[in-house]
Amino acid sequence: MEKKNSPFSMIMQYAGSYKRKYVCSVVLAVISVACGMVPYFAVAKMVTAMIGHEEKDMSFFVMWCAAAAVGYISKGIFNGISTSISHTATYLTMKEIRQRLISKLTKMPMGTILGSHSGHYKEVIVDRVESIEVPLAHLLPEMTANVLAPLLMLLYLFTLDWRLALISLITIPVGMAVMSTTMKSYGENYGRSVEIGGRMTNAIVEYMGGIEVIKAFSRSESSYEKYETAVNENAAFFYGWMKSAQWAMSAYNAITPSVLLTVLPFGFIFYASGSLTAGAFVTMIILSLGLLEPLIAAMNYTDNIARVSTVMGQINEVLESREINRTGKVTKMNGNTIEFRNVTFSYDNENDALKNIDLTIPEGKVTSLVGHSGSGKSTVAKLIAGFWDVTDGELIIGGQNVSDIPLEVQAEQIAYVEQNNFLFDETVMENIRKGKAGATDEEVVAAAKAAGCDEFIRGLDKGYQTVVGSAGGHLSGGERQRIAIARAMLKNAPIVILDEATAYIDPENEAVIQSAIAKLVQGKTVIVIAHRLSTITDADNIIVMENGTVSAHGRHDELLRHSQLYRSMWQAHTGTKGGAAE
Ligand SMILES: Nc1ncnc2c1ncn2[C@@H]1O[C@H](COP(=O)(O)OP(=O)(O)OP(=O)(O)O)[C@@H](O)[C@H]1O
Repeated sequence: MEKKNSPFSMIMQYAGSYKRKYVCSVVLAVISVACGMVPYFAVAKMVTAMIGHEEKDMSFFVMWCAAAAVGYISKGIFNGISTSISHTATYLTMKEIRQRLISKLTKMPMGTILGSHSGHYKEVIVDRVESIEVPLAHLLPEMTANVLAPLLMLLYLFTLDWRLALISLITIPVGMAVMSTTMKSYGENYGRSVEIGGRMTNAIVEYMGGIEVIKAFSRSESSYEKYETAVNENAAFFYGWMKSAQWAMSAYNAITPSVLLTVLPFGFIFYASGSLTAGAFVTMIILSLGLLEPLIAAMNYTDNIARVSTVMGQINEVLESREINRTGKVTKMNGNTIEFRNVTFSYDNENDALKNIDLTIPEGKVTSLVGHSGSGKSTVAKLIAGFWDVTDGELIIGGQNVSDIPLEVQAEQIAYVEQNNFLFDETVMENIRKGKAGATDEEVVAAAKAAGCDEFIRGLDKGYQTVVGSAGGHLSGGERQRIAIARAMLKNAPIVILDEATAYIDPENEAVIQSAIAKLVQGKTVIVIAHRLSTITDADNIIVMENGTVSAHGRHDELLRHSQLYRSMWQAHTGTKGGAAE
């Protein structure tokens, strides 16, 4: 059976070099709690001296008063330093976890990421990691200290009177027995709260993401309803959970600290029977009062352990998920010819999106992929771009099997211009620079000029320094497309994949975009996913896809003669009948 790691051993894997900080913080926290007990000892000493009518001069009392004061002050100072160190270690550990999660996302197949709800990874990386801040920063030092220090005090109590020391602890098991009734289901309830909270996040992410559609189709009410339902579900769950746990928590909080309920009567019996001195009795009363407070504080952290455990489970699920499978043996490719050898690919392990495909995309030529919607064109392009591993068969780029090419080497070879290219909420300059890290401003402007967007960029409020808004929302579709082409131009990768835009086809934009694309693809190995056949009649090679297979390939005029499917698509496109196309 697989060994299940404790939440803390999981965290320590990420804490790495910050472990020493945690150790240091725990040690200081123990000292802090120990200092906090000094005032109790001081009071016990002084009261015992007074009751016992011991001959003590003023200096005795001054000394114990001073010790109590030093105890209080030191407690504060050590606690402050301990908390500060544990917070530093925690933030560094959280940074480490987040960095690993982000870097993991780049190694996972796109299918895994796209197949999840858009809020899922944001939730794990931002919210879940955030939620371990408090447990992590406080739990380790404070829980250890709050358990260790009272144990030491307990030892001392046992040396005074073992019977009363034992009795002083009775309320703990009673309180815990009451509490355990709700703690049993804590892990499960917390897991459910995470699940319901996740649904609420997804509902709001979807609501905000689809706000345009919602408004355009006057669906505000029904969409809001979905969000409202998720919020209500969340509120109802927490209300129910807290309500069911409330009585046990209140009883626990009332019973556990009531140490005098047992110490006073039993202590008196022992005192009356002569087996306990008045001094020891008073000392026991005072010290037992200081004994339970830290223990109760420690127990209050137990719910945090379940929380950390759930969160670490989610984090590990992402970190241990399947990566794109690369041996990374190859560092250099021989040219850019792309070959699919008997490739089969399935998104869901049930239906094959590509079935036993054999095709060659020659270097330095323009190859177009055509076919009806769902025939597999984008899947071919995305396999070339390394978004997924092939399920079966071999994909060869530059004479090398992609499974041997490191993902970043493959990514360097390819510029992918999609229909909806994502623009970051940064300046136009930075958005284009994403094509080539470290490119100078001059290089960026040159790429923009070549892509035909220099003029409109200079016409923007702040020219190249204009921030384009989240996902490029402040720009028109055609403008976003041209910026994406400029980005690809700057990258200057030898393989260019173009998912031809179906939108933005107003003649003016179309002409600019076509001339920008012509410059982008010069001398490159080009794969065009063509939606309008008129744009690809000059292509060197056209591949006709049908239901995940290659139905035919050749030049435009050859296909018109030999491929029934291509001919009918061409007729549909030009609106002609009887094959008299062109
Ligand atoms: N992320 C995905 N998860 C599951 N199935 C998918 C996914 N993407 C595509 N498919 C399925 O794979 C098949 C091929 O899709 P693909 O997107 O490659 O077709 P296409 O020819 O590019 O279509 P279109 O012209 O409409 O973009 C389709 O049946 C589609 O439903």
